[in-house]
Amino acid sequence: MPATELPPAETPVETVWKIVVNVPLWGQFDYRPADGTSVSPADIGKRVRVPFGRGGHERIGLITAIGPAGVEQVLPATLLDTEAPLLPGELLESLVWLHRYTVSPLGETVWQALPKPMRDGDPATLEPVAMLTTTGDPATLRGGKYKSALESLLTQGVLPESEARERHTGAVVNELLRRDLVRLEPVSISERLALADAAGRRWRDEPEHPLHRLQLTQQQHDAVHAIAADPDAYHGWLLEGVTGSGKTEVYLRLIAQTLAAGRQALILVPEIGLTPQTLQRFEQRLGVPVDAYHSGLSDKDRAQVWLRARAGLARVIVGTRSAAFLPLPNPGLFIVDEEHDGSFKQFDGIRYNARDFLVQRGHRVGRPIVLGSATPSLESLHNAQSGRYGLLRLTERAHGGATHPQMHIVDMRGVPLEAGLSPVVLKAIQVHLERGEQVLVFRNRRGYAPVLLCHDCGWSAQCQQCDAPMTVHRQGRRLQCHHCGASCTAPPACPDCGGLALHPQGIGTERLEEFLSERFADLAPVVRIDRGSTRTRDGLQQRLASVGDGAGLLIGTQMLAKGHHLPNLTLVVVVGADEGLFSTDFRAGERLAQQLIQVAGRAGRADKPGVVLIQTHHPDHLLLQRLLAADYDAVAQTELDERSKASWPPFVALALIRAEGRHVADVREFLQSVANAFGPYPNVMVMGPLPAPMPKRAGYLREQLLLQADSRADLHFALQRVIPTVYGAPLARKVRWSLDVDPYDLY
Ligand SMILES: Nc1ncnc2c1ncn2[C@@H]1O[C@H](COP(=O)(O)OP(=O)(O)OP(=O)(O)O)[C@@H](O)[C@H]1O
Ligand SMILES: [Zn+2]
Repeated sequence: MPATELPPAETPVETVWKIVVNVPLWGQFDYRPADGTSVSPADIGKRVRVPFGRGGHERIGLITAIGPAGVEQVLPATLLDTEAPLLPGELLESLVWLHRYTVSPLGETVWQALPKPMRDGDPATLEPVAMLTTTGDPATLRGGKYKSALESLLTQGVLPESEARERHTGAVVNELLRRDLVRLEPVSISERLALADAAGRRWRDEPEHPLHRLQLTQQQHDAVHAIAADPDAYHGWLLEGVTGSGKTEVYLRLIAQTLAAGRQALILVPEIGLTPQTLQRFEQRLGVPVDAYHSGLSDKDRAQVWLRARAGLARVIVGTRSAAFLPLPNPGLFIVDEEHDGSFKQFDGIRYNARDFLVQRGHRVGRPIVLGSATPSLESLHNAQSGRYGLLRLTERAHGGATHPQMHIVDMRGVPLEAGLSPVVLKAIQVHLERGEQVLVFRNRRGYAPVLLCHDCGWSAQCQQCDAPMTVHRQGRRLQCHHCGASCTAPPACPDCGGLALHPQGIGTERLEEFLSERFADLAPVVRIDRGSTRTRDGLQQRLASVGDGAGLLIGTQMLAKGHHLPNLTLVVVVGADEGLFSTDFRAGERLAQQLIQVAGRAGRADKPGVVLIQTHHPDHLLLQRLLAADYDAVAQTELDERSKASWPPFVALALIRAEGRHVADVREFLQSVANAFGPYPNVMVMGPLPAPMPKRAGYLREQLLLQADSRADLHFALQRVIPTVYGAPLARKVRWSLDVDPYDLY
């Protein structure tokens, strides 16, 4: 045999970095250290700078594993994190789980978890911290704002500079610095950890600590006791407590115990629940700094909270959905408040459920997780019934004297209405306002009216880009599509028949505001709260504050439906509940019941009893009757039975593949090819391709494929084999598509 045909000598396969980047591609990529050093398991979780793709453009990557090279030509990469990995092991492992569960590329999954500056390759360094000097003399200070800034710094010990500037304004901080009362100097991490530990133990040692001011009720006490019994092991708890039953107080006690053990507590709250009021309550009662993590922060501030959590410095973090991705070296407790809330589910990108992800993390690290709600999701109730979660109940309102609100149905049939309100309701509003109390009119439709209709020919204003009517705004002067954002001036005459009889149809919050301010302005301030009137968290707070403690009339969407504690609110009126009664969505009943009970829960939270009036054309509807007769549990149980019979979650596993494009044929062809790929998996039922419930949106034509299986394992088995091939499929390039495992709705 000629020498050239000899098999090549066994060269050992090179061990390389397995790297992911933020691209919609399946798989990991091989790189070797540019400086010629060898790879090490300690590199996992570190970021690198890599040449990527055809142009060899530089990108940031993250090392997720090391292993034998799978390609011949391994390109060099440069380490960005030269010390500790950016992503600690537990979080990375949890993200790998999430990538498998959502069947999404690992790179995109990892990137979803990072704050923007970390995605862009910024160094993972904590900013300097403002610290008090002991030399300055507070007595020389004039002006309340300096004093209160100094006092708050004194109680907190140390405060990150950016946070000090945000809370007390840059000018105040500069002045304190100038007078040498505050010094900006780096405090070592170990010093800061020691300070946090000391603060965490204070409540146990100080009888005067704010946490001791409330005596827990027996039910609260039992709940705390059960959850705290084993702080070193995973246990899932469903805390089902009626509105105003003091769930937050239970959380606070558990968080305090977690702090005393020197551990971190992470609390997820719904998007609209994270108000300055909530944060203040946590800080005041716990007596330690509380970090907030939400989309209202600047990228830089978000990154700093993320890094503080990663360093173990942030001990209590209250955050919205994305806070589920905070690295926690020393976790002690996870809490998801209002666990049923839809905002924990991400609707684009990686469609994860933050609640379920946290349960997974609790499991991995062996720590308790508490899911709290007055109206638990059917999934969680089912888990409690099947023994996966422990169930704890708070059945009474905690505040002495507060009772459950009285619910009544107001039959609207054949009754003259003004702005959609019946005489009974208008009378009740008047009575409560005259008593100097507050009233909430709940209508989950912002704008003036949902439709603009021509009374002569029946024409109505439709969005050009969507299969949806335009919502009327500003007393009928503007039209706006709530799906794609398109907006225009309302036509002066009907575009079809030229008639002038254009009438706004139906009732939105703006129209309620117009009518109610005219009727009741002399009795009380009338304030509307919805996304149109109130864009920021602070704005919401200000508008609520503008009502004061006396008589007041609030008109609001679901922004007001939960989380707020208005002691003088005694009447809640629900307008337009009927729309939820006949929806085809499998979750509609559950959602309506949750919404009604949550909004009803705003009434009578202090000493005065609360009344709830639900206007309806269907007073005999079973769901409403059950809500009146019994509690949420009864409604939930019937809904669960129906879901079981009709094969809906949580009794089956669902996944939805959505696709949209400019041409419906492309969309259909793509989805058909995906449907065919499920052929070898008979345990997965494939429904579609079918037009989406809204077949056209923002100019795109939308179809979908619904996948259903009795067993989650079967569904995942098939998805994990089919979906990676879809990423490489040519047909996929002509459409925008996404996979949603456990879809929240089928839209
Ligand atoms: N043990 C207690 N004794 C007296 N008052 C209490 C007690 N626990 C809680 N409260 C008070 O009861 C009110 C409601 O408590 P909290 O906000 O914790 O309830 P919640 O269950 O979280 O309510 P929701 O789910 O409706 O938002 C608060 O004003 C709180 O201070
Ligand atoms: Zn539109």
